[in-house]
Amino acid sequence: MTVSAIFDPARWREVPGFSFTDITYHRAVDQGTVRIAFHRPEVRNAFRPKTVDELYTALEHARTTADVGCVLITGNGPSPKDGGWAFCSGGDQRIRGKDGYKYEGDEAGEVDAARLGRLHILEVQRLIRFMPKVVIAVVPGWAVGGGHSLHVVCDMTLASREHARFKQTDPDVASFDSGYGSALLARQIGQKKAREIFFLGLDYTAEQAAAMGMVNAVVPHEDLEKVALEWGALINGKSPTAMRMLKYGFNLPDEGLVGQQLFAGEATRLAYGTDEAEEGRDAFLEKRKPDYKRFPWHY
Ligand SMILES: CC(C)(COP(=O)(O)OP(=O)(O)OC[C@H]1O[C@@H](n2cnc3c(N)ncnc32)[C@H](O)[C@@H]1OP(=O)(O)O)[C@@H](O)C(=O)NCCC(=O)NCCSC(=O)c1cc(O)c2ccccc2c1O
Repeated sequence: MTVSAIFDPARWREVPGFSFTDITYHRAVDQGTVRIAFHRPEVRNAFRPKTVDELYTALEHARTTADVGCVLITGNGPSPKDGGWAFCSGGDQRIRGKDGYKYEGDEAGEVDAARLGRLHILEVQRLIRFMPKVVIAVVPGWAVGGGHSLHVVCDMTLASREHARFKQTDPDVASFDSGYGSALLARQIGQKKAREIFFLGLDYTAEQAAAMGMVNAVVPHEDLEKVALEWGALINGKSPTAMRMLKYGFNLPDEGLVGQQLFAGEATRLAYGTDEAEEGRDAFLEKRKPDYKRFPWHY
C-alpha cells in the first residue's frame, strides 16, 4: 500500500497491533520518532469520529512508549481525485449533526448514545498539549478549520513550501474553536493577527505563516519528511527530563492550575530521587522522626 508520495518506506516500520483505516502509524527504523498521519486524502484529510478515535489511540500509544521522544503528525497524500495535498481540513462536514460529528454505518449502532455527537478532537488537543514529548505538525498541504487548530496545538510546525496553506474557516461553517485554536494562536502570533485569521478566513502560504511565527520552518515539499526526521533525531538526542520540564514550563503560563499540576508533578518525580526524599520515606517506614539536618535550605 502506498502511504504517501513523500513517505520513504525504507525509513519507517508500521507499528504492530493496530488495524487503523483513517490514519497510518509508523515508527522510524533508527530513532524514537513516530509518524501518525491522517489517511483520508480524498477529503483533504477531514476527520470523522473514527479518525479521531484512531488518532487518540495512536497518540496515547506514543505517549506511553518509553523510548519515543518525538511524535510527527502529518497528512498522507496527494488526493487520488485531484492531486491536492492536505495536513487536515478539520471536521468532516458531511457527518456533522446537531450535537457534534456522527459515527457512520455499522459503527453508529455499536456506540453508546452519550458518545454519538462527538467533538473529541478537543481531547486530542489536550493529549498533544499535555504529553511530555515533542509533537511536530508536518504540514504537506491544507491546514484548515480543526486541522489548523491541531497545528497550533503542536509544539512546532514544519511546512511544505509548495503546498502548505493555512486557513481558518470555522465561522464560515458556524463552528468556533474558542480554546487553544484561537486563544493559544493569539499567544503565538499576537492578538491582531490571530483575530485576522479567524475573522477574515484568508488563505496564507507557508512563508506567510512562518513570518507570523506560527510555522518554524518552510521546507521544499519533497524534503518535508526528511527534515522532520532530522528534527526528530535532534530531539531524541536530548535529555528526556530536560525536554519535558521545558515543554511543561513553556505551557505553564497558558494552562492555569493544570499547567502547574503537570510541571509540579515532574518536579515531584525529580525530588523523589533525592536522599532528602528517601529520608522522609524511610523515617515514616521506620516509625521515627525524619532527620533533615544534613540537607541545606538551598538559596
Ligand atoms: C480545505 C479546503 C480549503 C480545500 O480546498 P480545495 O479547493 O483545495 O479542495 P475542495 O474544496 O475541492 O475539497 C476537495 C474535496 O474534499 C472535500 N472536503 C474538504 N474539506 C472537507 C471537510 N472538512 N469535510 C468534508 N469534506 C471536505 C470537498 O468537499 C471535496 O470533495 P468533492 O467530493 O467535492 O471532491 C476546502 O475544502 C475547505 O474549505 N474545506 C472545509 C474546511 C472546513 O470548514 N472545516 C471544518 C471547520 S470546523 C472544524 O473543523 C471543527 C471540528 C471540531 O471537531 C471542533 C470541535 C470543537 C470546537 C470546534 C471544532 C471545529 O471548529
